[in-house]
Amino acid sequence: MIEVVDLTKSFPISRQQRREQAAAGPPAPGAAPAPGAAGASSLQAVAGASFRCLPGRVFALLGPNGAGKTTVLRMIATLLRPDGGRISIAGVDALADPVAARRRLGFLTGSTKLYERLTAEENVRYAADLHGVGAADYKRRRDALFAALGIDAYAGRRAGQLSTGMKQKVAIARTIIHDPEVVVFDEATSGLDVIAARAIIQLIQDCRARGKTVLFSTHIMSEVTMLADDLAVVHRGRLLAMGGLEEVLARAVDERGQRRTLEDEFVRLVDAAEEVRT
Ligand SMILES: Nc1ncnc2c1ncn2[C@@H]1O[C@H](COP(=O)(O)OP(=O)(O)OP(=O)(O)O)[C@@H](O)[C@H]1O
Repeated sequence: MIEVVDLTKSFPISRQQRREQAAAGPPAPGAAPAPGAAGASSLQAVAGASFRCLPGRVFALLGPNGAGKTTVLRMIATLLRPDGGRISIAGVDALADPVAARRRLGFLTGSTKLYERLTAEENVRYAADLHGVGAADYKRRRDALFAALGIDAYAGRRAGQLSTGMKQKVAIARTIIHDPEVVVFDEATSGLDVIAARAIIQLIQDCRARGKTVLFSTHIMSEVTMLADDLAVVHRGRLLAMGGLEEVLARAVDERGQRRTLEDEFVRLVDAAEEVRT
């Protein structure tokens, strides 16, 4: 289980960000200066996020570019310290004991680099060793993962010689070789072709079937409808809607009583939040 309570994170604004905001113009007359608006010295990337991801379920964090998804996931993965709030990973307080939390967690992000001079297999083996995985467990998990992801064909090739999709699959195997209870994917399928993306989607479904807690971020609606049991819509660091996928869709009804698609509901929520700002 992942439990996040009232998580907040601000970043100091860089000169470049200031220039971009100045170019975007001042806030509407009478409006409170938005976090990160021209004149503000920091940008609130995450503003009081609370949610819970349960074992055997897949939770999607859905939001547009810059919504704060990666920042939330990096805090959960103990790579970034929040300004406030609490994070529990499989019962471990991630802020008080990040090492114990990390043992129970696998985190995959697009920017996770492989060791290019090591082979695919050596990259995965190295991660297993770091996590103290024994030889028998390693062999069993390695065989299952390499077969599921189709890595066997290039297991002996150096990572530097692999395509983006191949690298991503090796990175996934490396992320979950220690069989963590909680798996967090930050836009795991971005930049992949349909076949590579499918293998990853299948793997997420397998994780759920094995009782893992899965959290993933995306801006692809079809991934949410295909995979998610629960979702939260995030925009400018705030959660605009949250609940079971069916529950959120059941609430998404237009003026004529017709059900909206997830995409229409997403756009409506984001537009409504923008109107409140101006
Ligand atoms: N290290 C940092 N320093 C300054 N600002 C940052 C930093 N990391 C993120 N931000 C800002 O915080 C906000 C949220 O960024 P984040 O990467 O979490 O969004 P995201 O939802 O993952 O976006 P995307 O879908 O584009 O990856 C953005 O405005 C971003 O510019």
